[in-house]
Amino acid sequence: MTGKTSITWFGPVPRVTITKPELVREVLSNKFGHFEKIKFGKLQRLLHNGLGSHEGEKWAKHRRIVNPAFHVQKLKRMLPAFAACCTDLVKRWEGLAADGQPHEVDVWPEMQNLTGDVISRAAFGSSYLEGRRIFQLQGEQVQLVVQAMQKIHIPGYLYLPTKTNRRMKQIASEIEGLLKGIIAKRENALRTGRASSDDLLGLLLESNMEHCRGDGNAKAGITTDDVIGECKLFYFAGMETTSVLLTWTMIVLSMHPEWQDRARDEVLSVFGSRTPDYEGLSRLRIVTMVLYEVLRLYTPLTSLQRQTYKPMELGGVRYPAGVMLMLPLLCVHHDKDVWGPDASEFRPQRFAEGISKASKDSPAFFPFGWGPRICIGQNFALLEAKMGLAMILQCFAFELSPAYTHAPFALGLLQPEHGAQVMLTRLR
Ligand code: HEM
Repeated sequence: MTGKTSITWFGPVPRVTITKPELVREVLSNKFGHFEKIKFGKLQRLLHNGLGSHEGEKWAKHRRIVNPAFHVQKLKRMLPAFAACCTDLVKRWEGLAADGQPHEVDVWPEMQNLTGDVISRAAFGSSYLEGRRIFQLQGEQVQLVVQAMQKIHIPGYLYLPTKTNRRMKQIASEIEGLLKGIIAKRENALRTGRASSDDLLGLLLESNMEHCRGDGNAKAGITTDDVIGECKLFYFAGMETTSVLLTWTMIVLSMHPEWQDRARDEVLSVFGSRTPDYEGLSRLRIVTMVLYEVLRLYTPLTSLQRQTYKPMELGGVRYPAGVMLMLPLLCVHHDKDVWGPDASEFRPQRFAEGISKASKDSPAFFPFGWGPRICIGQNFALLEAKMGLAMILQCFAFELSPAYTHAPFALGLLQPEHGAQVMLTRLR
């Protein structure tokens, strides 16, 4: 498959599929400034207008502002919140499996709940409960937007007062109202020095206040609308992706009990029954290999797109401006020429010596993208996934339920089409 470039015409825009890892890296690195992200349509903008959707200078400014929230020191401070959310999940499961018998749980909605809790606490700190409500509404909005995107596109259809369109508008304004309320409360607290800016909202608001002061540095900050856009983004970027990662990890470890045992042995040898800490999580080798292999085989974001905006050459082919480049990450991750004949098998040991040694054409591992727009939350996501998995392994053994059907399904993200039912057994 490697090296093949297929060209198709979809309406007026030619699409080119790029699967060779070095070309994927070249496109995503955007070294010569030839590519831009595909502009968001109106439907996508209903979901968020944050960092991921911005271009050029606006993107660079937002990235600079949001970046500090993901530094290791900040992440370490978020760890107790991660642990609190995981403890809630484990306690609930312990209640379900209290009689010591295997108990069936669909782990997909459970993981959505967990990662929703984590991102609410990390984004909104003390306003975490209002944050939860916003994220529930966003969840409903995603469903409606996905449904709308699957319909044939009729120009202007979104403006018709259909039941779905009315509900989408209603949700958008409820979310906006809730966010404005949280922001107003926090701004007051910040002004009177009563709030710390450790969470994401705090960092964004500090920057917003600089903008409003207009003290000669007005361009440095971001506006309230920007703050709202970024808050919405963290639901999509941060919650669904990580919940899908944790879900597939539990499914795959149910299919490969020998790896489940190895991962559990490692967790128990590092932490015993203690709550995991940052230093210990950084030392988990087997767990990290398992997570990488899951990210390779079940890449949450299955493809990325870019568009050429000036004529350019890529892999010896000249393209005009306006060509859509499709980067099918999932295909690259399953390519036998790159990963070897066992590319479609679950073999975490391929990552034993790190990412760069795992594939022939290295690196060819792009679950978090590549280049300047690489996922800003990748360390957050991996830390959260390690904490969640470690705490689950400490307390439960799991195997596939007879109700489970293996059907990975790419609908925006790679989801388990018929759910992710596993049988949980309490270990203590
Ligand atoms: C397993 C979990 C995750 C996966 C697989 C993932 C994947 C990705 C990918 C592939 C991109 C690049 C998109 C592109 O180049 O077009 C991206 C961007 C982004 N991600 Fe993640 N992500 C994850 C978790 C998170 C988390 C937890 C957060 C925040 C809390 C986050 C925030 C973002 C943001 C803000 C961007 C846009 C960056 C930019 O445009 O500069 N992600 N993510």
